[in-house]
Amino acid sequence: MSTNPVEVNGLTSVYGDFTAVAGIDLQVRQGEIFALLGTNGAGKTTTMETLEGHRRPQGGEVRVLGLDPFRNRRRLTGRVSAVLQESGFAGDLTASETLRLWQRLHPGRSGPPDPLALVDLGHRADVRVKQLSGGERRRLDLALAVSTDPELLFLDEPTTGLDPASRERTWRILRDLRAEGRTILLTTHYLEEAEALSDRVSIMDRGTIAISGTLAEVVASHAARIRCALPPGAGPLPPFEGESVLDGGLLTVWTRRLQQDLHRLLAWAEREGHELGRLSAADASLAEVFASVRAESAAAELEGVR
Ligand SMILES: Nc1ncnc2c1ncn2[C@@H]1O[C@H](COP(=O)(O)OP(=O)(O)OP(=O)(O)O)[C@@H](O)[C@H]1O
Repeated sequence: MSTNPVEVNGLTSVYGDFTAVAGIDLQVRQGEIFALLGTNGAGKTTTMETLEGHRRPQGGEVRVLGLDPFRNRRRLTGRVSAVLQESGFAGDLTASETLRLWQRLHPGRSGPPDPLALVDLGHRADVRVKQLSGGERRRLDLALAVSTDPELLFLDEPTTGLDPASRERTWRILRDLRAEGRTILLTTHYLEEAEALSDRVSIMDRGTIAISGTLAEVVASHAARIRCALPPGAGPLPPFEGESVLDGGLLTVWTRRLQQDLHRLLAWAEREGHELGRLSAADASLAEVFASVRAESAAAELEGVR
């Protein structure tokens, strides 16, 4: 058996006769931040709920810290912390009272000495929960999660609704938690969050995993793009490895050999004495990969393939 904190093999989850998760594999490695991305209704929440031990899988095998989370929820409590989108703590308690209550509910597990300070809430310890801002409440959730010294954290859209400064602050806290050796699996709809934080990502679509890997691997699965404006009357183009389209004087080359095709273009322009306008060359972005997963999904749905 592998020692990955999260091991999912062939997970299938159904609601009645609807298959929400259709036999996915997922491995989250020790000490990494892993982002589970996906289109709406892709099956992310169902997968997370299964990993958190709230749902019994209908097929496949799920191991969290080596245990079946459905059968061993109590044994995993504290070692695994989940931060959901809605925490539902009593608004009249202060942040520190909430933390003490939480720690009483998890006896025998003590984490960092000052979890509130860890999430930059030390100065708000005596403020009632209902008086905290949305961002501060989400950070309180994180403080509670960390207070049991978890090896593994499940975070459901940890920065949804936060302003850019709060988001950056949460990212810094999550990076610090990773630096301490904790493992984090998060879902997010923000692709820039996945790009900024995660070591590896999976993009889910309609119950399956469309693509998985490090960010570099995922973007490398799609063609890079070269774009430039050509001067009027420019002669025949050089042969590119990738596909080129010339539209109204704007050249686009989609290529998996970016360096080679860029060199060909520049050498050709030099030879012909052309000045290239608005030249850009870049790998695919995660947003482009995601858009293409969504486009393929929409096309498949139109054809009724599932
Ligand atoms: N209790 C339920 N009964 C029936 N179908 C459900 C139930 N919960 C979820 N589903 C369906 O299962 C599929 C997967 O839902 P899930 O919530 O896991 O997706 P998701 O990727 O988290 O979506 P989102 O990004 O929109 O939150 C969706 O088609 C959803 O409508």
